[in-house]
Amino acid sequence: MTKVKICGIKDLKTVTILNQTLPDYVGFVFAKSSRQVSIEQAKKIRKQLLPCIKTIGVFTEFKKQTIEILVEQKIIQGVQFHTKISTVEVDNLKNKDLLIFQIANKTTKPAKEVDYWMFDSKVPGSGQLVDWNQIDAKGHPFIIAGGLNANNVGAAISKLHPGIVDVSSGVEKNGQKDANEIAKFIRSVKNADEKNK
Ligand SMILES: O=C(O)c1ccccc1NCC(=O)[C@H](O)[C@H](O)COP(=O)(O)O
Repeated sequence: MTKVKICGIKDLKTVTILNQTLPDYVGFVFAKSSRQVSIEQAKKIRKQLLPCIKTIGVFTEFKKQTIEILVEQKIIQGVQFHTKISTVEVDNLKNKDLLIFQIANKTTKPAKEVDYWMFDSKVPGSGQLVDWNQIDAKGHPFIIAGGLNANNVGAAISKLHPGIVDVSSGVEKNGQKDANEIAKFIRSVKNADEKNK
């Protein structure tokens, strides 16, 4: 079954629909962004989310101290990097039992040891579609992101068979997460999985 990550959760009012629709992962953006959250905000949201939903800290640079706090306080169960990371850093994160997602693009060759390579647009969180014909994960587990929504995620799954589909702006209205769009997105993923059985 294709897993789902809903990224850029920044308020408690989205928690109800997340706990009803049960995406596999929720992303907290700690990078500069309109979706950026503080450690305290993320902590409050994590506390309200059902334990089966794993939370992923999203970073554009390696923030060792922040990650340590987030792990110690059990605010995240995984990390997502839109940047290069060293083998030592990967090993340290693995020792903390964290899931690791890493961007795969022309400038960042992801590490073999990370759990998922992530194919995303040049500007993460912008809703720009990735060229699906350019994706080559070389057999590594991967995530497709960038411009997905309830209308196109089924086609992405049927064409690419990703392990995870990731969405942020495709489930927003006026810059806010929208319960209806989240429910529609997750329904589309389930329908595509049924069709491809
Ligand atoms: O979403 C952001 O604002 C963001 C900012 C900086 C780094 C990463 C960011 N998001 C990462 C994600 O996982 C998004 O879900 C992914 O880029 C897809 O976004 P969208 O095209 O809007 O669905």
